[in-house]
Amino acid sequence: MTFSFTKYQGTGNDFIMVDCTSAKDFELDNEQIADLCDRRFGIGADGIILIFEHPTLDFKMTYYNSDGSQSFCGNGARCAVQFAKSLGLIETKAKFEAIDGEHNAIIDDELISVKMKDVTSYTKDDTAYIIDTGSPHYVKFVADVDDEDIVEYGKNIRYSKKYKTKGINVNLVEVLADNELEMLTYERGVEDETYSCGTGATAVALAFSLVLDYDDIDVKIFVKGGELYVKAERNNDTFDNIYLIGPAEKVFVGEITI
Ligand SMILES: N[C@@H](CCC[C@H](N)C(=O)O)C(=O)O
Repeated sequence: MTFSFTKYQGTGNDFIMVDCTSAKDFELDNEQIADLCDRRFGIGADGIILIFEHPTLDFKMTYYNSDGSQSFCGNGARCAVQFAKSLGLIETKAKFEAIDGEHNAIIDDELISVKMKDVTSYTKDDTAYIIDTGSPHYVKFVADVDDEDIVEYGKNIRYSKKYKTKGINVNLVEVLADNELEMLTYERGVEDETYSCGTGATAVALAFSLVLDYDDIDVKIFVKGGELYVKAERNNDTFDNIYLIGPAEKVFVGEITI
């Protein structure tokens, strides 16, 4: 099978995008996904996103991690919105379906803002916060991210007895200022550090509001591949009006045979 693809990146979280609007039966198996995402023998990416037509919304995005597993991807959603614009499916506003439900998004110059699903609960694992923002996240505050080995730390948590079966994404966060954080992420499904994680940044921002006990969330988060912004409202243990904001850029286009 030969098909065209476009490579996108959102703060260094990179994705192979495939326009399936005229190919509703397009499918990839886990082996094909892993091969396409391989950085030496394939195109190279943290994941693959298929864009399909939707009966009532602007489009549907189907996200796969590089191992073929599925979840919601915040940075992938921002890239999908930018890709949908290039396909002529939207102009500056989008409504789309993803694995965790319906999302709205706005393109404002180079920034893409995606409304995330409401978060209605969280738990704690010792001092870490466990928050599902479309994907499950373990959020641990540390004194200095530069002193941490995220791959070793992430693997230990992700493959621990508690999380081994379902998996979890692991985020280490340093507080830089009242509204500035720096974070590292180990992603399940990629099973490595990624340069950015949108659902992770969202979980980190929500956890920070719990630590400092404030309601009006508006934080800038430095990730390895750039800067993300998260805005949200907290009401005790629940969160709504959650927005993940950041850039999403086309890197190159190509054609591949598998
Ligand atoms: N990179 C993503 C998260 C992708 C899903 C995650 N690896 C999982 O399986 O939970 C993001 O930007 O949110």
